[in-house]
Amino acid sequence: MSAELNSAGQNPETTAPYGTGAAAQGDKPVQRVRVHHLRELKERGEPWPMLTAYDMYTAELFDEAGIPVLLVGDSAANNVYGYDTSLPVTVDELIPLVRSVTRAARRALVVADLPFGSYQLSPEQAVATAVRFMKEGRAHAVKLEGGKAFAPHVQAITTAGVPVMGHIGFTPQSEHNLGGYRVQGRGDAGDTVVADALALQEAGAFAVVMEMVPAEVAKRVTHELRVPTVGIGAGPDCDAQVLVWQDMAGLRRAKAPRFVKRYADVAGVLLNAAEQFAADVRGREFPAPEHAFH
Ligand SMILES: Nc1nc(=O)c2c([nH]1)NC[C@@H]1CN(c3ccc(C(=O)N[C@@H](CCC(=O)O)C(=O)O)cc3)CN21
Ligand SMILES: CC(C)C(=O)C(=O)O
Ligand SMILES: [Mg+2]
Repeated sequence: MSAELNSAGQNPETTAPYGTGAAAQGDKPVQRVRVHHLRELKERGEPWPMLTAYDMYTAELFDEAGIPVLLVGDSAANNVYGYDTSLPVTVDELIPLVRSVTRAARRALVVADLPFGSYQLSPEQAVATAVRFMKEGRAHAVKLEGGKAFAPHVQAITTAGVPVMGHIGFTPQSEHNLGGYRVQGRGDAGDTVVADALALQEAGAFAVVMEMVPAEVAKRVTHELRVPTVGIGAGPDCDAQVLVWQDMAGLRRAKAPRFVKRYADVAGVLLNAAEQFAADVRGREFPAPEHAFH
């Protein structure tokens, strides 16, 4: 795969002229992660990480950390906008977040999550919404929730030229229909999870997220699919693992779901910084002479 270069020898799609740390890291063109690379990782048995991102600085850092796929989740509803669930967030609220992530990520494949109500009505509505995320958000792929019943939607978007990531198991947009935040696919329902995953793959999905599914079921699905599975609360045998970044980094202080591992205390760091700033201002310690102009 060869990326097209501009006269400066840069890939215009992946090189940011200013406004991000990309330039500071050198102007070498970077090869964008593509869906076929993820398939190759599966074939080689190499698990890969995915994180959510909703803004420029996190996208830049996670990209630099080598995270190959960034998801602008509809979880921006509760992790950016302060809604209590993901149901209220709209396409118009998500597109600017997607645009900020795609501006900043040089290498990562950026997936835009289609929010509740923006694709369920018909495959036509699904294509129209996917096209908005591609044109206005400059996303590289989209993701939607649902199994077999959404295979026609996945097929229509894929046919339009947009890669689609599926999402089955516990699907937060169906919270009220599923009866709350519960593991899906226990017992006989495990076969439904497998059938849903196969239907999405058949419809053209390039990967399938499995959320809160028994590890044994997720393992079965992972072995049956050619395309990668991405687990969140789906055990260690998925081809990839995803977490919401505020959970992963400890910015969100509420009790985290069981599937979260916290790798930092960003909330503690920020709280400390804000408290010290406040104390410095109140004690006339800030600004010091070196922060003033004369
Ligand atoms: N910050 C954040 N993290 C997420 O993982 C996340 C979001 N937001 N927003 C959208 C959805 C909602 N998700 C969630 C949220 C909560 C639970 C939860 O409370 N799980 C409990 C109960 C599970 C059970 O009853 O079996 C747990 O302990 O895992 C699970 C998934 C996953 N997504
Ligand atoms: C948790 C991931 C898979 C998601 O759908 C989101 O963040 O919206
Ligand atoms: Mg989501």
